[in-house]
Amino acid sequence: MTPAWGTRTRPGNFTIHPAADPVRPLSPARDTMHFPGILFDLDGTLLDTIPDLADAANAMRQDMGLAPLAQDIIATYVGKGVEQLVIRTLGHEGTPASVDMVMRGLARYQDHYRALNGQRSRLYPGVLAGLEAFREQGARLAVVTNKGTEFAIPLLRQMSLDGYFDAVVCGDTCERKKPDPMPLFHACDLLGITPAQALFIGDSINDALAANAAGMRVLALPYGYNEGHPVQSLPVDAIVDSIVEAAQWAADATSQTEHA
Ligand SMILES: O=C(O)COP(=O)(O)O
Ligand SMILES: [Mg+2]
Repeated sequence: MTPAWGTRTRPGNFTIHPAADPVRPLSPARDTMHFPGILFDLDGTLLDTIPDLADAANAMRQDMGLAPLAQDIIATYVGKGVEQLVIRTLGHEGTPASVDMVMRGLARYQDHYRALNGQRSRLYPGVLAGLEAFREQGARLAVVTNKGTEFAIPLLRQMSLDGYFDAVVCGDTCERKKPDPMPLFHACDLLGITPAQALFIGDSINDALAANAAGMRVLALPYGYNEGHPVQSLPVDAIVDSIVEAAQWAADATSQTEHA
């Protein structure tokens, strides 16, 4: 598959165009703490989407003759994209689903999520104020999500978030998803920055591993999903309580570097 980029050409208008080779700096300048670009995870970071994800997953299970699962259980299956969500949800009872079941489940899940996407999803507290604060710092902002383009773009619009972002890289934009660093490199290229100039803000191990592999600073939020594990175990630069606090962390880090 040819790598593709998702980029916004003007507010609310996203286009996909062919990618150049991702930038891969060999020795990122980790001592430079100025962030002209901020990359955000979506599910569990900007938006609490688990009610809709769980409703769609349970509707799929019902279609396939399986009992519904608690939302908290389904939250532990979120993070590595839709295919993994379906495989994990269908395999909950301990027997891995067959390829045929996964294919049927994927189609059913996507039909249900198309109808449910955004219905019960909510912005986390501090998201809008935090995005405004980052913009006041002069940063360009991007979303890097494992959610598919078909679902991520309308959701950003519905939640009135699309106007904040100069680029949106989704789970099907590149050949590989997080925890691979490829979508992060793509987002940096769209923003016109190097990975060492970016700060990644996410909620899960997939974000932490992708950012570390890309040579980026990374912050974790404790309120997301992280596949059921506490964020305290994540390899990140700091854990912050909100996007507002993340903006403050970035401002403090920049001013400390400037005065060092
Ligand atoms: O789609 C997923 O599995 C998770 O999406 P995210 O990368 O925005 O957290
Ligand atoms: Mg997430």
